[in-house]
Amino acid sequence: MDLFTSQNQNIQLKMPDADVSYFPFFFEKTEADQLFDILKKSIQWQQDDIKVFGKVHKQPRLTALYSSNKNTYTYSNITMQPHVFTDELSKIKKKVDHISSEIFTTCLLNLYRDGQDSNGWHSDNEKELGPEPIIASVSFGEERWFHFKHKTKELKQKLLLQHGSLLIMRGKTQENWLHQLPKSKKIKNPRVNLTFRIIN
Ligand SMILES: O=C(O)CCC(=O)C(=O)O
Ligand SMILES: [Fe+2]
Repeated sequence: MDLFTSQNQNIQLKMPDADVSYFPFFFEKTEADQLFDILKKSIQWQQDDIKVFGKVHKQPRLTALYSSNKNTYTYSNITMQPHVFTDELSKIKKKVDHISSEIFTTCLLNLYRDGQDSNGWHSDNEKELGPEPIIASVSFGEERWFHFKHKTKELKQKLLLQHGSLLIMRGKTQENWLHQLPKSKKIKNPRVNLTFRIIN
């Protein structure tokens, strides 16, 4: 497979009431390695408190918000103020915009320090994102399982998010499905995830 076809290899997930596509080789290995290193070091990572059933906990991962506008993003009672896109983030955004034919404004980043860090069941359906949110999710570093669960039917799906991959969720995916990134005892290494969103 040459570089072009490999980069654009697109797998459509078999998920009713959803539109999810996966590009396993979106970045080639050397570029993915470089971006992973730079992002771990240069992003202004923060760890927020979240309230679960009235009790305050530290969020089980680090996060950061970057944007081309000044719009904030509120989820789980946290309101994040965006930083200005770095050169690397702008470069990644350009490639994601191109393949998806979208113009993303905002990137919510997650740093999972090891298998003890996670992201619980949710859908990205905040009102800032509009009615059929488009989310483009780029992964670097340790491979982690990503789970989907239908909200009303007995349906599940999972995939391993590889180093340098891209996952795009569109249409009614957030309306009909939840997703999570579970903990894993075996994993000792970090993973960086970038979720591009449109907040106008
Ligand atoms: O880390 C991931 O792959 C998923 C992140 C996610 O679902 C989110 O930030 O909304
Ligand atoms: Fe999400």
